[in-house]
Amino acid sequence: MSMRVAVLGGGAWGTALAMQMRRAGNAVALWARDEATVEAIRRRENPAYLPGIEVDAGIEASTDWAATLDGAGCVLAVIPAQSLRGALAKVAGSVPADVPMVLCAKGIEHDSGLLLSQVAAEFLPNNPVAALSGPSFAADLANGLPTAVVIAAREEPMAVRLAQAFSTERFRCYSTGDLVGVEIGGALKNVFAIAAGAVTGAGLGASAQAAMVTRGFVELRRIAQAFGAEPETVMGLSGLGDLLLTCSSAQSRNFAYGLALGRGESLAGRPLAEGVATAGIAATIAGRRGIEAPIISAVAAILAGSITINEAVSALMTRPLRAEAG
Ligand SMILES: NC(=O)c1ccc[n+]([C@@H]2O[C@H](COP(=O)([O-])OP(=O)(O)OC[C@H]3O[C@@H](n4cnc5c(N)ncnc54)[C@H](O)[C@@H]3O)[C@@H](O)[C@H]2O)c1
Ligand SMILES: O=P(O)(O)OC[C@H](O)CO
Repeated sequence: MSMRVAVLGGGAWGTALAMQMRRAGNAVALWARDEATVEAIRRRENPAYLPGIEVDAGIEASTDWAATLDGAGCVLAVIPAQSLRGALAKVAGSVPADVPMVLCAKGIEHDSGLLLSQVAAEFLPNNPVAALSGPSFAADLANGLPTAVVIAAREEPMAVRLAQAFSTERFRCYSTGDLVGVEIGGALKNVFAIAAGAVTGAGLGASAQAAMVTRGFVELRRIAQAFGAEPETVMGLSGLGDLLLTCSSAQSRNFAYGLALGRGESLAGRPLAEGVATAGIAATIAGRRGIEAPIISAVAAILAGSITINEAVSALMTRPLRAEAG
C-alpha cells in the first residue's frame, strides 16, 4: 500500500524518515519551518542536521504546511517533544480528517507531564494517533544501515497497516497496540542515556555504567507499569532496545550531553538532547505516583544544578539495601 506521507520537521530524524518513506515507495512531502532547510533538501542535502549524507530524490520540501499536508494519507510529526504543541497549534487545521498522526519524537511534555499522544489528541481529536520509536540513529537510517522500530497505535490494525507501508528490507517495522508503553520507553531512555554518558564522562567505570543502566531499566519498567504498559513492550525495541543503543554510544546526543556533563565541559549550544527536558517532569511524575525512581531523580537534580555527580553517586550507593526484584 503506497500513499502520500507528509513529514513535519526537517531535522535529522525528519529528513531520514522522509528518505525511508520514499524508499518504501510512498510519495513524500516534507515541511520545514526554515527556507534554508527546504532549499538544502531540494539540493538533496541537509548539512545542518545530516552532514555528508546525500538526501534521496523525490522529496517535495516546503515551508508551506498546508501544501505539505494536502492529500496526505498519513502525517509523521518529527518535531522535538517540547515544540510539538506549538507546531500542532499552527498546522492542525490543515491535517486531513481521519488521517493517522504518527508521533516520532521521544519525550514527555515538560510543562504538563502529558505524553505526546495526549498533546496530539488535544489538537486532533478525530485523527488516530500512532507512535514510531525504537533504536535508530537518523544517520544510520539515512545511510541505509539496517534498523528496526516499532509502530504503536491503540487500534492495532492501524499500526499493522503503517508498519507495512513504511517497511523495507533495511527498515523493519514491528507493530503493537501498546501506545503508552512505546511512548514511555522512547521518552525515558533519553534520561538514562544522559546518566550513562555522565558516568562515562566522570570516569566512574564500565561496572558502574552497567549497574546504572540495569537499575535504570527497573525504573523504566516501574513507570511504564504504572501507566498500564505491557511488560513485553518494555522488553522490546522502544524499551530495552533503545536503552541499549543510546546508553552505549556517543553517537547519541543524549549520551554525548551526559558525557560533557560528566567531564565538566560547557553544555551551551549543544545539539538537541530530549532527556534534559524529560528528566525533571519524569522525576515529578514518579514522585506524584509514589514510584521509586532514584536515578531519574538524580539526573533531574544534577541537571537542575542542585547536586553534583559525585553527590548523586554517593546518595545512590548508600540507599537502604533491598532485594533486587520488585
Ligand atoms: N536524530 C535521531 O537519530 C532520532 C532518532 C529517533 C528519534 N528522534 C527523535 O526525533 C525528534 C526530532 O529529533 P531530530 O533528530 O530530528 O532533531 P533535530 O535537532 O535534528 O531537528 C529538529 C527539527 O525540528 C525543527 N523544529 C524545532 N522546533 C520547531 C517548531 N517549533 N516548529 C517547527 N519545527 C521545529 C528544527 O528546525 C529542526 O528542523 C526528537 O524527539 C528525537 O528524540 C531522533
Ligand atoms: O541522539 P539521541 O540521543 O536523540 O538518540 C536518537 C535515537 O532516539 C536513538 O534511537
